[in-house]
Amino acid sequence: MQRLIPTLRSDQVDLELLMLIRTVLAGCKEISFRVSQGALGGVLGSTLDENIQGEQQKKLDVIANQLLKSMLLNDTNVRAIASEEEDSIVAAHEDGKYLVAFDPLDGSSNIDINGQIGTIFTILPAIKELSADDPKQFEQSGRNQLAAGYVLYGPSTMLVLTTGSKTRCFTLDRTHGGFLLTNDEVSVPLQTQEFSINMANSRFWFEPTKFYINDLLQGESGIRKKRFNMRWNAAMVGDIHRVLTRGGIFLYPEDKRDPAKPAKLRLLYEAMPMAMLVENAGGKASTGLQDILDITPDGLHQRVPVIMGSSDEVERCCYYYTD
Ligand SMILES: O=P(O)(O)OC[C@H]1O[C@](O)(COP(=O)(O)O)[C@@H](O)[C@@H]1O
Ligand SMILES: [Mg+2]
Ligand SMILES: [Mg+2]
Repeated sequence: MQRLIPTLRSDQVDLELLMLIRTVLAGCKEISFRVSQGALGGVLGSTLDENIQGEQQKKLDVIANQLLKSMLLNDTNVRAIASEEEDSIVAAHEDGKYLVAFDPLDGSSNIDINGQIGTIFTILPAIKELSADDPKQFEQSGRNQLAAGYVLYGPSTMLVLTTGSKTRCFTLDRTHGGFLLTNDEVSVPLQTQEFSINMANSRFWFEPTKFYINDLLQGESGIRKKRFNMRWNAAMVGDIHRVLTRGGIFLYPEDKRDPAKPAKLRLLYEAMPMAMLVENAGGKASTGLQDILDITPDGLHQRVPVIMGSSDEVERCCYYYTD
């Protein structure tokens, strides 16, 4: 099985970008080890703090953020980083060519139940005209991403990565500590009979979401004339991994629960990298009204509605929002 670096070399990935991806993955391998140690490694439970977004931080949120942050700040290719767990950006090297944004630990509510969790990251080009500590550097459309990926800490640790062409899967081989290529070209089936949404929010949904999900729930006797099954991992990284593996539609739409936060998922380090992975695997990623990759973030922690997965199904779902 091919190793990660030769695979990326064959894609003519810029050497500095390749080195930076290696740095991100060095952090993820360390997180993977700590996760596998569970209670033995002292990584379970909460801190007494909240992050900038008013969410209680788990110990592992903080540990994962510190690990990635310290490794990335030491990499001279990095100009600045942005993280879910940091209020603002952190400047690194004025000459660095790249910006890195990440969700150090996605699916925090699964940490203490030994469920699926992961790290999501995106790499953007640095903007020379702006200084390294200027957060406006990160205000770039998702189409500018040079690389996007996630590492899923499941029964096995997997890397799903795109550097612009295909979306590929690698599996961490613990015997030698490297990621080995296990799927050279992920391809999301066009159609699906599986949807993924937090049904507990249904009373807060707007009409397009209510109508769409209701049509799926009618099964064989309804307008869709087929039975749909439902899965919800409570970790975007796990839900999107399933969608990439066997198809499906994943939704986290806007709702009326908290008018200050109509959408939940963050554009820069959750929706945008996942959208690139899904599109490069032949799927679609939308807010219902526009492609996620066409949005330029206007803030580091901006939230957006997310509908992504099998392209025929996502297209069909979007009609409910545009009609
Ligand atoms: O609490 P809910 O509605 O199940 O939300 C689950 C969603 O929240 C998230 O866990 C948010 O990510 P964080 O754990 O990084 O805050 C997503 O991964 C997931 O899709
Ligand atoms: Mg997250
Ligand atoms: Mg997180």
